[in-house]
Amino acid sequence: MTPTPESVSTPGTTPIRLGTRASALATTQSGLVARRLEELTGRPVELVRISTEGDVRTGSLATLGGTGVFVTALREALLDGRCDVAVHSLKDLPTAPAEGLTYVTPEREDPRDVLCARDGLTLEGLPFGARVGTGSPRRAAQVRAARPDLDVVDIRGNVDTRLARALGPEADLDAVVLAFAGLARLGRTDAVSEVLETDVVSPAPGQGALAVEVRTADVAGEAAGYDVDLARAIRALDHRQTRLAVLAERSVLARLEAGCAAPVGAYAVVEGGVLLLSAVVARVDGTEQLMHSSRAHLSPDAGPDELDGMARDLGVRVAEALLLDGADRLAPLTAAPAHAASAARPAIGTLWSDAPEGE
Ligand SMILES: NCc1[nH]cc(CCC(=O)O)c1CC(=O)O
Repeated sequence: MTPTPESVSTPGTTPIRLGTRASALATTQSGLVARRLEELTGRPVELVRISTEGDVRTGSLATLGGTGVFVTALREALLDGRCDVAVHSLKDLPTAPAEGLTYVTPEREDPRDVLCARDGLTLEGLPFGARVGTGSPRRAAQVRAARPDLDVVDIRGNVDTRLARALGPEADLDAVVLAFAGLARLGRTDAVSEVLETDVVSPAPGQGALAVEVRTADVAGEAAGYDVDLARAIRALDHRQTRLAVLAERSVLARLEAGCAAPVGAYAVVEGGVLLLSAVVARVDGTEQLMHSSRAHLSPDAGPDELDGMARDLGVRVAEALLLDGADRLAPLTAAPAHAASAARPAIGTLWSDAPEGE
């Protein structure tokens, strides 16, 4: 529907308010998107700091319960109009759609995990029994599968805190596992001692991608609140190959009914008109892993909705193959309604933060 002229908010110099969490990684990511939005719209972008439950509560996220501890407050700020745009790490975003909101995915950064080890050591080169830090069950499972002798230590904290555990003057670990993307955005790839190939450590669905979320009404051409230049800029940020890859990866998680803290990895890429997807479900102790991969040919004359559907179907197919092999026997995948009160022994799949380290 074409908006009537009087319904279109006057752009010109009206600032765009971008809601962001306060961590270094969040503000860096938000800053990148803010600059792109300024270039695309010619309007100033103001950062609005929002603190989320995941930032305020300092205990283990296993005691927080619920999904989306890092995104709920940002979404509330969007819906009640305190900001117009919110930037999330896509892997922190629950797979359930949020009513009244929609998002695009700019071109993704390298989705792989990395090892940051003392003395430039690699996963193979770490000494027997070395201590490796991660708060992610997915990373723990796959590191243990590759090196059953390692002592995997549960850690939390922002990127600098975690790096210091392996590389700082008071290091108590031999290595930590982090996402390449976070380090790249913070300018800390100097800390990387090995990039872990996706067939050794399958990344979190959506890792390395950002979600730029807005109110659907602002960009959908509806009369009320339609912001024509914001809508155009949001469309320009969308990267088609990234969108298809992350749709397929997240569709695996959705079909498995797994939370993002479940030991599930998925990696998809578009290569020459083909969408390739592989996914892993692992036992957290590293003793067993299931892997499936499949592909979808993206017909050149398919429309955007049709392509999205093909990506989602591919994820469903791979997830169902994993379930046929007994994926739900390896790990408690199903996200039971999580509740802080039931924190004594939360199901592993219920928390919405792959690497619940607070970044
Ligand atoms: N929940 C933590 C989180 N969320 C997004 C990133 C990194 C950036 C990305 O994957 O896009 C990180 C840190 C990490 O996993 O090392």
